[in-house]
Order: sequence, then C-alpha cells, then structure tokens
Amino acid sequence: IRQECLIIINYAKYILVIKLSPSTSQIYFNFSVYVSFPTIFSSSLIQHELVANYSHLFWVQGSQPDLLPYLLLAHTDVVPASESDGWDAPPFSAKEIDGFIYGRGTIDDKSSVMGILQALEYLLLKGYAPRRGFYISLGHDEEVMGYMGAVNIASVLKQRGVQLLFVLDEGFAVFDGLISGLEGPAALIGTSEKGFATVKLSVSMIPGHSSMPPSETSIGILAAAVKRLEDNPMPRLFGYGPERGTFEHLAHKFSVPVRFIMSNLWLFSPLIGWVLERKPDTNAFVRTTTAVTMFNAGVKENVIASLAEAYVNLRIHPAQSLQEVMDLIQSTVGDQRVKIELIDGSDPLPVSSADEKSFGFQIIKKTVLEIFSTVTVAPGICVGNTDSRHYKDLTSDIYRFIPIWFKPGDTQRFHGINERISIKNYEEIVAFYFSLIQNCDIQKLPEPHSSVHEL
Ligand SMILES: CCCCCCCC/C=C\CCCCCCCC(=O)NCC(=O)O
Ligand SMILES: [Zn+2]
Ligand SMILES: [Zn+2]
Repeated sequence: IRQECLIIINYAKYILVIKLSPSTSQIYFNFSVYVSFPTIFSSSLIQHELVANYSHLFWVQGSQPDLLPYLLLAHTDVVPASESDGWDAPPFSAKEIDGFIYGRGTIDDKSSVMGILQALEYLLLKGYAPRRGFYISLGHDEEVMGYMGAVNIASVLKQRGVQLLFVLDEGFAVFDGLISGLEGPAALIGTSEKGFATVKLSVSMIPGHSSMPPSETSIGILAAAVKRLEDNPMPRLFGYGPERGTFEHLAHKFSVPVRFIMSNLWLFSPLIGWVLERKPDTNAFVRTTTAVTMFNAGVKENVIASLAEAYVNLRIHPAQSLQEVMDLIQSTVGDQRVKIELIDGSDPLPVSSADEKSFGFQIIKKTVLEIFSTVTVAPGICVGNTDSRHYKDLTSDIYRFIPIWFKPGDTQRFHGINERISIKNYEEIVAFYFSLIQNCDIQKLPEPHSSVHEL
C-alpha cells in the first residue's frame, strides 16, 4: 500500500510540474501505471487511449454488449502545495505518520485514480470478466475546469454515439461528526453540484508619486469593494434546493429534539440554515458562497498603483442562477469605478435520480453499505465542481462520491495543508470499486418494495 501511495504522491508531484514539462509527467505516469498495473495493460478486454495528449480513456469490454455501459471518473492533476504553509510532512513525500499517508492529491483524488485501477487489476488477476462494459476516464486538468481533458473525452464518446447508464466521479464522501446531533456517519452521494462563477473586479487609475496621493487609490477602492462582498454574503437559501432532500433522508438519524426539527423543514428551514451557516463546510449547503481568492496590485512602494485586480470565486446554490448572482455582485459592489467581469461560470447542474429505480444510485448505495454497514446513505448537492459536469449530454445520472472518511478538521485538508489518507481508508476505496464493478453486472435492479406491495 505504501508503494502505491508513493506512486500516487510522486505522480501528483510530476503533474504539478506539468506546466514546465508536460511530456515528463506523461512519461512518468505511463511508466507508473504500466509497472503497477501490468494486467490492465495486457488484457485483451481493455482498450487504452490518450486524449488531448495527457488524459486517459480506458474501455473495459463487457461480455453482454446489450447492457448500457457506465463510466468511472477521476483526475490526475492536483492543486499546488507548499511545505512552508505548515505541512507536517513534505507535500510530495508520501510520508507515513500514524497510519496516514500525507500528500497533495491523497484526498483529491489520486486515491480514486489508483483505487479504480487497483480494483480492476485485482479483478482481472482473479479472471473476472465483466458482463457490463465500462469506461474509466482520467482527466488531466480538472483543477483548471477540465476544458482540455474531460471536455475532449466527452466529445470523443459523443462522436462514437456512446450513451452511459451513469457516471461516478469524485465529490462527496463519508462524513462523520461534522453535524452535531447527527448520530453515526453519513455517506452523501452527490446527485448534483453547485454552479460557479469566477468574477474579476478591477479598478484603474492614473499612476503618480506616492508623496502626493489622491484621497482614494485603486487599491483602496478595490479593497472596499471586496470587503462589501465579504460583509454581505449571498442570501440564505437553505431548504430551497436539493440539500432539503439530504436532511429529510438523514432526519431519523438525529437525536430526538433535533429529529423533530429536521422532520419539519417546512417550518424550521430558516433555523437550520442559521445553525449550518456558522461553519464554512456546512455554510456551503446554505447559500452561494463568495471567496476572494486572488488580489494583485501595485508595482513599487512609492508609485500609486494604476491597476488593482481581485478574483472572486463563487459557488452557486441551486436555487439561484448565474445571472442572479452577477446582478447581486453588481448591486453589492455599488461603485461604478469597479469594473466587474465574468471570467467563467455555469448554472447549478441538473439533479440526478436517487429513487428506488435509479440504477446508478442504488448500486452505489448497495456498494457503500457492503463496505460500511453502519453508515446512512443520502443524496446531496456537491459543493465543489467536478469533471463530471462535462458528461451531462451522455447521461442524465451523474453521481459524485468517493468513500473517503471526513472527520472533524478533515474538510480543511481539501486543497489545504496536511492532505492525507489513512492506509485503511485507501484499502476501503479499492474494495469499494472492486465491489462496485461486480455489482454493476446485474441486468437490472430488483423490483422496488412498493411495486411488489401493489401487486
Ligand atoms: C452530513 C453532512 C456533512 C456535510 C459536510 C459537507 C462538507 C463538504 C466537504 C467536502 C466536500 C468538498 C467537495 C468538493 C469536491 C470538488 C473537487 C474539486 O476540488 N473541484 C475543483 C473545484 O471545485 O474548484
Ligand atoms: Zn478533485
Ligand atoms: Zn480539487
């Protein structure tokens, strides 16, 4: 396992270098996977191709071509990491501390890249031949929106006339102890994801000598605009989107007084929203979030800056549209001197099925319960964005879930410091995909209880 994790981490390291030397990281990845998964690369059931130079598409042939295929998705790139931010181990060392492997990408989502491939390798070694064919797609630029990797893979599949039964990507996880009053862990399967907007704010001004400053500078005007956005969060919308279904599903797992509140969301949504907004990870369920992520201005300490720019990254609650968010930014900033530009954005994603007849949801749920018998499974709205949104023309059912455990304090590791995965959890991830691939081989789901009763 440690060897695999080292491959994960070292691979992540090379992906980071991709901007300087893409071919090096590619060669390194190919070398790693060929060495680690020889059976996959020698199996007559598997076709592997590179898309957009660096993304990987695998087709695993099923013995029953009449069964609609599905797609397992993950990505090979990572966000940057710097040891000087306060990591307990160098972020690309894969150092093991107390049963955890530390490293950028261990949660997001190299544990899934390796987990999927490892599970497939084991299945092939056992002589397993799937009945239902499936694709594995490993994008190389998810962290910069997937416009090269996922977009091109989706377009290749579309050109080939592929229709998918469902897609399973990263996103949600198993949450334990994150919401007070909720008894036991909850596996949230993302049936949708929030929209997003990246907005650039800028102020331009004639530069001059700092000894004779104007009463307001470009930096001061922009800083005030950014502060207004932080001081005036987007409206609380808890209860108006699919997050309502999540809490309805989980209601019976809350301790008694809270259970009553959770079971009556028609009355208590504002109260629950008020409680959830107190913590950044649960606030993400409540509203469109606003994060000022970049601020650039000034070239010299004695020159009035001619240009100040800030980037604001928003994640849009499903009860709002991109246009509504842009209008609110405009009115909150309320200063004509601040130029507001939408750099990129999208509305929230459609909601996938999660009922008893939903093949993808039910198979993922069954697999989760096989591995973790004590968790409660519920649908949820993923608060981050994933490559899976580029596949929405190929299927109506997209799910976002990796069985990674998040305990208190762990959500900050996502894109943060001390990202890590326990060795035990990595084993569980391999077991999850190992089981999922076999569970997908049923022809169709058993009849739901309700229709049996009707008969
Ligand atoms: C029982 C309910 C507890 C809920 C607590 C939810 C806390 C959410 C924590 C983590 C999930 C974050 C998922 C984000 C996945 C996005 C992957 C990614 O980085 N994409 C790029 C991007 O969004 O910019
Ligand atoms: Zn990710
Ligand atoms: Zn990420």
